[in-house]
Amino acid sequence: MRDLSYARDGHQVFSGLNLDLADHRVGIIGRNGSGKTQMARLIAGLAAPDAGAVTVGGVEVAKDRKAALSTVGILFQNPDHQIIFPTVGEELGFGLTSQGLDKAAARDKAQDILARFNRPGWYDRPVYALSQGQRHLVCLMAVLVMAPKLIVLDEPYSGLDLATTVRLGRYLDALDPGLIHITHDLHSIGGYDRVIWLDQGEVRMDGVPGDVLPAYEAEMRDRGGRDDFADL
Ligand SMILES: Nc1ncnc2c1ncn2[C@@H]1O[C@H](COP(=O)(O)OP(=O)(O)OP(=O)(O)O)[C@@H](O)[C@H]1O
Repeated sequence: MRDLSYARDGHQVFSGLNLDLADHRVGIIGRNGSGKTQMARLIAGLAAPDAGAVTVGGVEVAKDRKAALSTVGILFQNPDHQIIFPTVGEELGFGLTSQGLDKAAARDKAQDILARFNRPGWYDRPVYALSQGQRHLVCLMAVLVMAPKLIVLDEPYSGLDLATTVRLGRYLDALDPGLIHITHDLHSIGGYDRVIWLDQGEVRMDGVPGDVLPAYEAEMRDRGGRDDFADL
């Protein structure tokens, strides 16, 4: 992110932010409203900066949407904000056909990824008949099938049962693509290479988890001990 400025409906979220996130696994933490989700949208190219640029693997993601599709994938907190097609197969195939694959090749790739996750029968399954956790898995497969260089995770574990969370965590940790993981669950990023603490659209602290997480937790406990919401 170079000299990144971005406002939403009159609210200035970032002003001249510079941040280089080249490490393999980066956690992003911060209070409600600190700018984490807006940063995720900018990294994925779903929003365009007002000034400056966001570049992932040499692709300016807001400008070159086609290249961005195979460069960066994003997994949202709520799968219902992500899924747009009525069946699993259509959802998995959409990004691939947008990339130029014909329907048969997209279908093969979608079937491959379903097989990899032991869900061979899901291709024609209607999305509405899946549980929240199962829809999460569809979103993850839709991201992975595109083989992106970078995956952005925005609170991927909320609403998932513990076994699914552990399994998804194990799976994500073993992935090749870089990870940028936004979370309020500090444990889930304890083993990451780097943690960024965002505060009102600025980097408050940037370092290894062993330094950043205890400092963040101490401040949050201190703030949480006070009896007002004036700073929210
Ligand atoms: N559509 C919008 N219009 C105006 N302001 C917005 C809009 N969306 C977000 N904001 C503001 O941008 C700031 C950053 O929001 P963002 O959603 O990135 O926070 P966050 O760190 O992801 O919070 P949370 O932990 O609660 O998910 C907040 O102050 C929020 O009020």
